[in-house]
Amino acid sequence: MAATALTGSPPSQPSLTHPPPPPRKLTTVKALSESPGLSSIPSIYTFLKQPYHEPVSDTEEPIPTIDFSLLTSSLPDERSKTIRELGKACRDWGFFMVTNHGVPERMMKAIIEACREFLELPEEEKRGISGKHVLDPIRFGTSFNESVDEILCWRDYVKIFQHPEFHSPNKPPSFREIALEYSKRVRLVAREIIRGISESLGLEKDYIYETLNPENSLQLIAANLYPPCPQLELAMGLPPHSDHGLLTLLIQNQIGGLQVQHKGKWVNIDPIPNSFLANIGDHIEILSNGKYKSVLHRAVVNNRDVRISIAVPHGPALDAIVSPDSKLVENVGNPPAMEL
Ligand SMILES: O=C(O)CCC(=O)C(=O)O
Ligand SMILES: [Fe+2]
Repeated sequence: MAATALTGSPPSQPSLTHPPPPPRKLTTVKALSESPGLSSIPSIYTFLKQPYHEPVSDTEEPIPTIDFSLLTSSLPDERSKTIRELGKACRDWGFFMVTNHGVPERMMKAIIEACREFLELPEEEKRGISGKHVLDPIRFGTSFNESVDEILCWRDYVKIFQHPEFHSPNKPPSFREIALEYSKRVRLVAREIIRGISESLGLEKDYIYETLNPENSLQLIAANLYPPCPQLELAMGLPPHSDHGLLTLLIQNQIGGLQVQHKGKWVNIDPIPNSFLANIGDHIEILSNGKYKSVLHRAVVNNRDVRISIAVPHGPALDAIVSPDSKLVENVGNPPAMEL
């Protein structure tokens, strides 16, 4: 089921003694969360391994922050200091905040609102624009891995390809213009961070970016809407996963819920307003020969507020072959002096 969420119990085999179960109702999690008097969640949303049974720490150690204006500074000392900080953030956390990035706050708010409007459309209005295949340019639904998941996430999502080909739903009408502008601006930020990561690994500035064919590089908008949940100890917004690709840049509507694995514990991340939360993806882990880790993260839900997050993953071209760089393979056991 790629396009729509299902509620009710999982399908059972028809038998001679029992009539077949009634067809399951198609709905969004948002609509389900607004059902009058909903006090418990359908079993198909119940995770066996529940998120709250594992330790969560509000770490005293703050998540690293990278000042984008210093990363792109024309002063060599400022830039190289920031690149060292970036390398340390990638090594120690795999996640970092990005401030002073130049993407206007109004643009960030506009894309959050456009995605909210799309995700709040009735299911019937969304149908017809979505496909089932993982490479279909616009997909929406609820689950994490549609083809195999038996448990559904407490979220509604839409994923829209932005590059190398731009796609947009036609509702709300403003979506196209906002997404086009936002994805272009975010791609520029991602390019500079990927250049910085390349240098932090001791590679040429453009090595990663150019090798992975920027003309055809992938960029998606992945928008998640997590409605309030009456049984939050049973539900999961998004189960633990690492991101594909090189770099994801995430914004949210200032409602917390993202947790990141750090030193064996889940850590709550509360992003700084008007900044991006960046994380490196699996392809950087491969390319760096494991020096930088693509870190597990997950989204938990709350019982009060709708949380919206917009993740923009950036990946190599679909036909790019990603392997550890030979310089980094040779340097195993003898890493270059990039410590702070
Ligand atoms: O909602 C969040 O904060 C996490 C989203 C995420 O990890 C993803 O879309 O890959
Ligand atoms: Fe993710």
